[in-house]
Amino acid sequence: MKPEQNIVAAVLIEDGRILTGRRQAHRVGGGYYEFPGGKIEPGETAQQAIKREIKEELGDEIVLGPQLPVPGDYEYSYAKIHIQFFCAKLLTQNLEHEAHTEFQWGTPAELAQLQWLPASRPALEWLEQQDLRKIEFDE
Ligand SMILES: Nc1nc2c([nH]c(=O)n2[C@H]2C[C@H](O)[C@@H](COP(=O)(O)OP(=O)(O)OP(=O)(O)O)O2)c(=O)[nH]1
Repeated sequence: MKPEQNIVAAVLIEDGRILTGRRQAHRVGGGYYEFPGGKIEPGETAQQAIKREIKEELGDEIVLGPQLPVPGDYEYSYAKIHIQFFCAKLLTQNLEHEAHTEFQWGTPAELAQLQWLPASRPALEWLEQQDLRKIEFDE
């Protein structure tokens, strides 16, 4: 039986652009582009998990916005994942490289040209249809 994993990822938005990180080579999915995030740990809400992951991986604090209304089930060779995506805004700009080799900001259409983890494609497609400047965040 494959493990089932609950994942949460942040679509960080700034001036109509979003942030992608390229996963370090030694991680599963190494070399692919993703939204920063990771596994939800037992006892955590998705919102707590994403704030923790962004602190661990980027060294940054965020505020959250809405969850993306996109499907999140995807089966990889090593696991079945369920992924949730939340819009978010950086309150700090450290962008440390704990889990990524590089970060890129761009519009969803620009970044869609990169090689993404396939479970993230529905999120990118949804984002391409939005006016990102109108998204509101909890302050
Ligand atoms: N963070 C993130 N993970 C994604 C995305 N799309 C996607 O398919 N995934 C998959 C890749 C992995 O199978 C899983 C994330 O698990 P992970 O291993 O990176 O989680 P983690 O940061 O807690 O890692 P670790 O400490 O256990 O190594 O979700 C995405 O956009 N962002």
